[in-house]
Amino acid sequence: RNIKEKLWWVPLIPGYPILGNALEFADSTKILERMNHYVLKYQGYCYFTLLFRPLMLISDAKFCEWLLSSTTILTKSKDYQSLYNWLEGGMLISSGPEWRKARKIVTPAFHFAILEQFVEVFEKPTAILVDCLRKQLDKDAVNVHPLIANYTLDIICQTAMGVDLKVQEESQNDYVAAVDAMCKTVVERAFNPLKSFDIIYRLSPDYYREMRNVKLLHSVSNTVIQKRRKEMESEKNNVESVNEDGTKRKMAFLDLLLKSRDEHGQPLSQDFIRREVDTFMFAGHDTTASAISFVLFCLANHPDVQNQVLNEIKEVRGEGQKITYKELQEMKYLEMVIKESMRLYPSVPFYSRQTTEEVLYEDGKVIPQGITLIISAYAIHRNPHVYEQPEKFIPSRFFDLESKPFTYLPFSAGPRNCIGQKFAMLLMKFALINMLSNFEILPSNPPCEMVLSAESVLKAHNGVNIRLKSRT
Ligand code: HEM
Repeated sequence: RNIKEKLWWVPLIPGYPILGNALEFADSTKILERMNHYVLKYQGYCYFTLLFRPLMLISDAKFCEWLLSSTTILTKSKDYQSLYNWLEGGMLISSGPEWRKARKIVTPAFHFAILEQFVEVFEKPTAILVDCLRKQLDKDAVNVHPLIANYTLDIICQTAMGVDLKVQEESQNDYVAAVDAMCKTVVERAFNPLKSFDIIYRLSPDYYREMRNVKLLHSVSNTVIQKRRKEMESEKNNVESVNEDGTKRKMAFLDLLLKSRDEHGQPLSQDFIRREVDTFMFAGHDTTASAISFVLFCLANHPDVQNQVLNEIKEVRGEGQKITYKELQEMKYLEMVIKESMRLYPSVPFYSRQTTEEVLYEDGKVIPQGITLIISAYAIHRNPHVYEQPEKFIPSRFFDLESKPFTYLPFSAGPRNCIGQKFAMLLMKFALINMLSNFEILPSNPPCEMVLSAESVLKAHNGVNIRLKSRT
């Protein structure tokens, strides 16, 4: 009752005794529409309960600005804890001084001068992706998401750790299987009330499977880190760092972390580095794969937009050379296409914070301790009061969007925004230019309505189906 009294100013979504609204939010293919419905009905914010747990749902731009800009409400909600065994105190889920330290150390690794080097690293895995897609030519329907997910995992392995796991080439890889299983575990634990209780979960066979996967993931990361540490020590003696095929090795995030020093001038610990490298693996690959897949779906259904992107590619790119960082920066229309696709299909459809003490929002309006604050980027992006014809794919609306802050949040905003967003944009552009130069993207035959599913990352329950035709 205390919470109800304090939240007098927030509309309550009616629910059942004890269960609250658990049944309404149990189906991952219905969550987004429910959230959308409620934030529209209650105009920007409301709250509900899941088995006594109070959650506030937010889409109001002013409220989002207050929350995301806050330098005190920085703690992630308890849902993120299902990642703890794998990522431990990694930047995505940690809070307080631990998070602050990680964010400060890792930020320089995303400097544009570093990102510029990655463009060359993107080349080989992208050529392999194009080969994989070529095998799918002229099929009536190809679910591109799994192929793109293998591709982004290859890219993240190479840029985060500097290793080539050949995810796209080898059908069976224990590391990849473990990453996949971990991503599924996170979702199951977030949505299945039985699995979300630690005590019950720890007695289940799922827990033992998770522990086996975590052991494997940690041991691969640790081996790579140790190997690279030794190589870097030998480089000090002027030994050139080369890959197995003789090409010069590019800097990976890992190299930067190995070279970094903490505030006392000491090298970072093995555990610290492993946690951040593992965090990139989780936060970077599925999000980017989902975003690229949805852009392809939008392009398949909007041939006019696809042609405009092709024209831009012809204008910006020189004949037959490798794509450069500068050219990627110049692809402004493609950037609007990606942004518009991420408006309709934000890879992280909602994210949340937890109040660790009572906080004052506005005069007389407090938020009690222990409330989960959910920001629904999906609902914000489809608000008809903000976007005209919100369900329509119109890339040109991004010409003048700057005027409406906190109404476009695919990468979140404020101090805990996505640290990888520039990297992600660069990779998405690179991948799409290569795909569009090789293939015409068409709707599947027969055309397929996507059933969106809010897993930890936005997915299409029935796949992202398109058709590919060769341009060459
Ligand atoms: C299209 C691709 C991506 C999207 C849509 C995306 C979206 C997001 C969002 C919404 C958050 C905030 C999550 C929250 O508050 O819970 C976030 C955080 C984060 N992202 Fe991304 N992300 C993408 C790609 C990447 C990549 C490629 C990397 C790394 C290489 C990355 C690393 C991170 C990290 C480390 C955080 C935590 C930052 C912090 O808490 O300080 N992301 N991302």
